[in-house]
Amino acid sequence: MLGPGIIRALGAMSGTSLDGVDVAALDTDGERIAGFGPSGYRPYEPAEEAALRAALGRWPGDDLAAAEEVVMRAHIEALSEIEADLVGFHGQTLAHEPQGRGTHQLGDGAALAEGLGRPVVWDFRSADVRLGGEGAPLAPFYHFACAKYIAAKAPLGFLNLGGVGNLTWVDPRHDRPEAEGALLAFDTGPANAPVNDLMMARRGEPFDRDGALARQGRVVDGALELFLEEPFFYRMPPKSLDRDAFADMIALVGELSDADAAATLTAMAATGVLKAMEHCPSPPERMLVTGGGRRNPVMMEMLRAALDCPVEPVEAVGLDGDMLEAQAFAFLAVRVARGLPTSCPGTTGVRAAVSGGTLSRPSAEGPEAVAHAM
Ligand SMILES: Nc1ncnc2c1ncn2[C@@H]1O[C@H](COP(=O)(O)OP(=O)(O)OP(=O)(O)O)[C@@H](O)[C@H]1O
Ligand SMILES: CC(=O)N[C@H]1[C@@H]2OC[C@@H](O2)[C@@H](O)[C@@H]1O[C@H](C)C(=O)O
Repeated sequence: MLGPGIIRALGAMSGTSLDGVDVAALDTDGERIAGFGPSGYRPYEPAEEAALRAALGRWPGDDLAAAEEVVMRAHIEALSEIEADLVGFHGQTLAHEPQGRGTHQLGDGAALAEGLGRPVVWDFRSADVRLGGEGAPLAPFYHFACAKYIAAKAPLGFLNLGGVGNLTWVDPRHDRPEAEGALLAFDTGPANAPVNDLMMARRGEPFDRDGALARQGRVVDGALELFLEEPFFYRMPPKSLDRDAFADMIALVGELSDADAAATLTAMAATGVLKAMEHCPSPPERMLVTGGGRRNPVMMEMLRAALDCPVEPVEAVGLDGDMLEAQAFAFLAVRVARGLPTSCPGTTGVRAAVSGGTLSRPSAEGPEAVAHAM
């Protein structure tokens, strides 16, 4: 039995790496973590990944039928495996220009609610962008709950190393995540995406497993210095990136051997995080790393060499670094259903704290379904 106010929510995240859908259940009232439920992973088949890749950079109104069919099928399959009262559906980011055309996550949450027969919260990023925010990152409110869950007493960092990197500086001495000074969050720069692109272009492989190629190479300082000339690093946070914002950086390593190019791109991910530290209000006592990059020992060694604090995978504090983002969208779904904010000026630069997301209920269930689930 779930305790009063606590419900079981199921979050789904399809990340920028386009490898598959992570789903994870969380018992929460949208304020604290009461427990972790089952999780699952539904990989994209190569043809599905190709359909998604072909849709990158597209906006609503474009012909996205093939990609949307992939997103919907994969999510229905992954989400119907696990029981829950409420679903948080991120969708697949295809394009992200918060100060331009907006942000676009592919997938229809209303159709998903019908397909699953459960209430679904979705379109988490648009309201934030409409109110002047970056629309990303959104995991920080969950990172705040994680910091409370592990009983952290001093500021610490959560670093997600996905296709793109994002950092959340958390001061757990505050009561609420939207309190001024509780959170500062922003994207750090490219993380795995350029390494993956290099591996695919040069070796026909999806990623540099265990950093094996980077380990054989040498970091080329000249390329690293050119990379650091990117204006992004000198912009004040909050700030966010599109997956391919740095796609031309591959050109910076174009003349290098495969191994030197891999080592240099891996070092660029770590250097982006080092630059990010300059923006933190105070030095974090530790850096807890989530996302696939924590499995790359070369990237982790470079981070440890660059940062002044311990750098550990989130497993060091009993969290699941593969599922943290899926859990985050379960958590945020409950916050949306309760009208609690999901972003604030410190996390996305939005003008004021906002509850971003749309709640869609299956028609058969009636309007009181979510209230009942609470
Ligand atoms: N053993 C490993 N060695 C090296 N790199 C790894 C390893 N395992 C995973 N990765 C890297 O992590 C990536 C996947 O990371 P993750 O699942 O966090 O990305 P994502 O959730 O799609 O991204 P984002 O958070 O940007 O949306 C892989 O594409 C690969 O680059
Ligand atoms: C627009 C978008 O989908 N951004 C993702 C992406 O992947 C990592 C980084 O860039 C982060 O900003 C965000 O995802 C995480 C889950 C977030 O919103 O916290």
